Amino acid sequence: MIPSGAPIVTAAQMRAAEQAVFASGVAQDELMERAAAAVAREVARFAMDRPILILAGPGNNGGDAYVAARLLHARGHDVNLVATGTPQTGAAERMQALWQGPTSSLYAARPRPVLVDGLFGTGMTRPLERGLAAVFADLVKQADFTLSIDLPSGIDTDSGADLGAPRGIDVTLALGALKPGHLLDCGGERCGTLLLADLDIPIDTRWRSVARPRLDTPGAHSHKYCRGLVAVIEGAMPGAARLAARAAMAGGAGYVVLAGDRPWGDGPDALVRREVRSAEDLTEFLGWDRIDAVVLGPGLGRDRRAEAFLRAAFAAPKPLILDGDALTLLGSNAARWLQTRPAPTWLTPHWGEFDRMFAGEGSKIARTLAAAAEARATIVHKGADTVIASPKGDVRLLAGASPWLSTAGTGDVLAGLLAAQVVQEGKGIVPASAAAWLHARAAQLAGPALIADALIMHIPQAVSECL
Ligand SMILES: NC(=O)C1=CN([C@@H]2O[C@H](COP(=O)(O)OP(=O)(O)OC[C@H]3O[C@@H](n4cnc5c(N)ncnc54)[C@H](OP(=O)(O)O)[C@@H]3O)[C@@H](O)[C@H]2O)[C@@H](O)CC1
Ligand SMILES: [K+]
Repeated sequence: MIPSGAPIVTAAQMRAAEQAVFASGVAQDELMERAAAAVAREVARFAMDRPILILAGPGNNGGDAYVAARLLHARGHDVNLVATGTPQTGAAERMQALWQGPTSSLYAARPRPVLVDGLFGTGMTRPLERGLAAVFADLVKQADFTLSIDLPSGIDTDSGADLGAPRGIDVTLALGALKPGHLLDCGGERCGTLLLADLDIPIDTRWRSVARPRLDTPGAHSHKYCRGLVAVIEGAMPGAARLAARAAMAGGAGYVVLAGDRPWGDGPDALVRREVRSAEDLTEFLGWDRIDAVVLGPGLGRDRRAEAFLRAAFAAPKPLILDGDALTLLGSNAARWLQTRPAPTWLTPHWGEFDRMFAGEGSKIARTLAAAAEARATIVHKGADTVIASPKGDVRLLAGASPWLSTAGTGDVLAGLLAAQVVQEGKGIVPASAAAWLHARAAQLAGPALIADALIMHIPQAVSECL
């Protein structure tokens, strides 16, 4: 579970936001008391009357831990504390001095039913030392409930990379804002349930977690064309385009046309067929002014005909959603080509497709943002963690989607859903974020061992939850 639409900042941005609060006259100890009060509240809620063990590291994450220990002890909880070293910050040192309860060293620590992890937060700079990681993992294993303060110790704040964090953490209480590490890479699977404490720190960011979209019910006088017309282009594997077309229909598009050289193929009767045999046919078809968005790529193939179709779609002044083979065909020329498009473009690559199109270094967010700016396209970089970035610098992150989505055809469904949102919701990151949410929710509703067709059946239910 992830807070919906929550702000996301890097470690450096969080530090800058905290500094601004200090500059406005709030003392560091006061902010730490605020953070620890939120920690103590959550721990008390989950601990009931069970004994608590609190791990305190050398930085301000440890400072939070000392204060939380004091507050919980004062409320009558049975608290033991483990200090892993001498406090390295003034605030942590002052908070340690105020803690009067039982304290032991790490290696003398005895497991207790409730564990609070205040070892490291946004200041982690390297992997956990091996002995510490082993003891920490063992304490988590033997606890009935573990809460991490701000981040699980052993997760990199900005990338979510594994720096030795244990498995089995039940709750992570993010302080002030989410960090990329809560959602990306290993972070997405190590945090457990993610909660967010509002510390009254003003956060200025264009990065957020994907939120449940608000969708409109068609008006009383709506008709099929005003709800948007999606054209899906068929290729070598027609099933893929059919999945995208059916997903666009289920996602609320008013009219969906499947264009290809099989004018009477399988599919629902409501799906309109249009014969398109050559790139010239396609150019003529895309000149139809009723078309609001085009999907190209699912099952397209990679032959010369596919390339010619790609050129024709590129030249048409229509919003374009590119997936699968279209992305492979673009390859390393993607950015140069995309810059020339006369209308907005959305790309939905998985990591392999993304790597073939864009170079670059850094976290998944940094790379996706750079690629979106360079290509002037909105990019839905799919995976266990999905990063959506717009050329304007907006980012939406989605984590925790069903692992059963890793099956053929689910990407085609996302492309179709995205087209349906583009024709209804408009520009940039908004339809992309809505499509990602609906896709993840449909997968949740479809349950284990889903197939792409089943995913489509659950889209209407997901849509109904957004009305
Ligand atoms: N600023 C504020 O007022 C507020 C901050 N808040 C809290 O502060 C947290 C951030 O605090 P922080 O910056 O002190 O970093 P933190 O994660 O505690 O640790 C840094 C220390 O660990 C050390 N170290 C790093 N990696 C290590 C490793 N693998 N193994 C061993 N040592 C390692 C590192 O040493 P160094 O890298 O310098 O050698 C340094 O000594 C934040 O997450 C939130 O909980 C809230 O209270 C709100 C108010
Ligand atoms: K922590």
